[in-house]
Amino acid sequence: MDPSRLPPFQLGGLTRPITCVEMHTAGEPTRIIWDGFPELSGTLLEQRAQAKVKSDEFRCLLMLEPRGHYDMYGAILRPDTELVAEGKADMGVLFMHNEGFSTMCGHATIALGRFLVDVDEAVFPRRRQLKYDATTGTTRLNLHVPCGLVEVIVPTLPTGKSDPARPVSFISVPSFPTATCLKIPLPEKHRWPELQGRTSVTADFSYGGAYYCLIRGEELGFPKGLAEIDLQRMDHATRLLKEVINTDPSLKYLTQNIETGEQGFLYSVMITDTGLGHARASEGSAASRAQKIADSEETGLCFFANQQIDRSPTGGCVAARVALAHAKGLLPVGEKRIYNSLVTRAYQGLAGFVGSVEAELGPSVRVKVEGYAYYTGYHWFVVEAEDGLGVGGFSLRDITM
Ligand SMILES: O=C(O)[C@H]1NCC[C@@H]1O
Repeated sequence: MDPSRLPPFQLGGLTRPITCVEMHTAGEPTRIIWDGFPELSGTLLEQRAQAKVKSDEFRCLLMLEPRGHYDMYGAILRPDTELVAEGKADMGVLFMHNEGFSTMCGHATIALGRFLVDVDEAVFPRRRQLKYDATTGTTRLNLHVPCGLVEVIVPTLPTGKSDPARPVSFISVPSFPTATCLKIPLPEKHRWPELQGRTSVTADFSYGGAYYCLIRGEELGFPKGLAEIDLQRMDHATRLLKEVINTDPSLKYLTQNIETGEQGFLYSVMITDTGLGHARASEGSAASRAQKIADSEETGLCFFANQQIDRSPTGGCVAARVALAHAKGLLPVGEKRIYNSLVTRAYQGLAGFVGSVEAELGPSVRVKVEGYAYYTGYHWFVVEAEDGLGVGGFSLRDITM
């Protein structure tokens, strides 16, 4: 790709086009930004803080309309971070969505695994240092993400290119539940009609690089669970529940790291359903390959950030759910479980993510998450000087008159 071959746009607020590769993981987009994002410096978390303060309009430009949409997701390559300098990581990355910059993203990690194996040193300075293991047909790399270090294992062909026919896997940061079967009292203005007068709900809480609330649809007041979807009402209920958890000071411990004590925030409410049975899988597809290696299967609907809906089974939440199931004695080491999203259940060729405990570390575990990602295209984004929207974007849902 050579941006100099672009037509001579006047670039308005941009000094040069922003170049991106587009991928999807189980239907969830990752817009990988490899060039044109404003300069960021320092440690990865300092770069994240700078991006929030100084470059948020670029996030809006790339995530929101007219170049993105409410549920777009992005990853900004950061080849210079402290862990890359120390030789512990091969590449750094920042994740972004409709509201800000997140701490972890599993579906984007799976996509990045393929992408980083496929590009050359111009994009990925340490590409040549990666070792191809001919016995397993894989390449390993360490990715520095805001929540820590994740190891990514990428199926690789003898040509050196990633193999789309086998799943990418990653090993999560230490993951752990922070509460199980906890009764959450709901203040009156935070109750929704489907509760039918109930004043509390019971949920689990777990960390997998970001903090998740895991709750059954029935508990939220939807008697058929995820067998009957009402996105609007489920959005309303999960939004209110999330607000309670993020604002009640007595619940702060639910989003506190049990190892470091660092205070976090609730990223998402995931509605779970263990009663839908196996998803239908077309013969020979990624979905049927996943079913051959897994022992059980469940489904989830993830609302995250500003109520974005994840099309994928949410890799970070799979780490959180495996840690939770393991702590409850429901997923022993050696067992694999398929985690479906609504999309992987609906499209028989798409596989859910397969999760299993990789290592026990005391109260936390490292989780292996496997999934498939595919390329969808490329973009060079520009902003014309005359464009009244300028550098930035909008979200139709949030327009108020
Ligand atoms: O797979 C994941 O972990 C992410 N997908 C979108 C929301 C989460 O960050």
